[in-house]
Amino acid sequence: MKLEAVDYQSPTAAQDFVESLRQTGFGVLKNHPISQDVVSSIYTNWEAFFNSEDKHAFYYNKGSQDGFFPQAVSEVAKGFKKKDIKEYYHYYPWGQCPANLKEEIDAYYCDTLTLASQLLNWIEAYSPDNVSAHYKEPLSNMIKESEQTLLRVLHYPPLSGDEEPDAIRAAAHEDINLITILPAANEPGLQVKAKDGSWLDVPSDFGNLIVNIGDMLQEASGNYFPSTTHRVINPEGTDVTKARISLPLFLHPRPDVVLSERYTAESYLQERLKELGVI
Ligand SMILES: O=C(O)CCC(=O)C(=O)O
Ligand SMILES: [Fe+2]
Repeated sequence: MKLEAVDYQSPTAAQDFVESLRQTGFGVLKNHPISQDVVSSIYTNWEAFFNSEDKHAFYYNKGSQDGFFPQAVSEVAKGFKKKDIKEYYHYYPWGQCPANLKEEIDAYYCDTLTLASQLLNWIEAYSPDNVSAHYKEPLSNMIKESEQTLLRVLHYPPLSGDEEPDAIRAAAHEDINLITILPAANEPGLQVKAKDGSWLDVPSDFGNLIVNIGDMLQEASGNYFPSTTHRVINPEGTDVTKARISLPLFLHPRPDVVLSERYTAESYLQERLKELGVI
């Protein structure tokens, strides 16, 4: 298994990208339309937010899940006992957001949503007929006017040395949604699990855009596209003093979207959130 960045401008980009998703669950894009300056600025501005006490005024709403999740309520990945060493903010266009950060994050959300829609069209175009026959509606349609698509700003603080043994920044997990779009973070650490069980570093060159399959697309494609396990490992050496910021956009279908004979998007999500212990 190899993860190579696909040039978004190349004439074979769509095909190469979908092939990478099929083989590894991940696709890495370079030369894509998302502005690196905007991503950098979001990292800087949100790091300042996480380092200020203001964040506590934006404590998350239990029902709607928008807002700030402190480390004390952070996720416990499925099958794990220790909480991840992270805090995060769930941004939805309709949800709470600090006024000084709203315009920038909202523009990023909209631009990345547009790109996601195109990438779902690529995935649909290169799904074999017997796979796309399972899609109950076009994939890009599933996220249209969805209020569930979630932009998560993650802050992994510098390690203090007091962490619980075995706790890591993000324990091995699969994403729940259709696809995830993740700009390379400001520090390395993201790894994917290869078919032979080994862990591979995701090429984290600043400027790359990482896309991965989530469980909902695995379900909707009858397992053709694999929702690949990934994790974020702790830094070592002098890097322990560095915080890490990342910005995954989780593309979620509207709740009424039928994923398969077994699940709608809503029933699937409820089941998974209960397992995570966040509802
Ligand atoms: O921080 C990262 O690079 C990945 C985060 C992640 O996998 C997640 O929040 O689901
Ligand atoms: Fe993830």
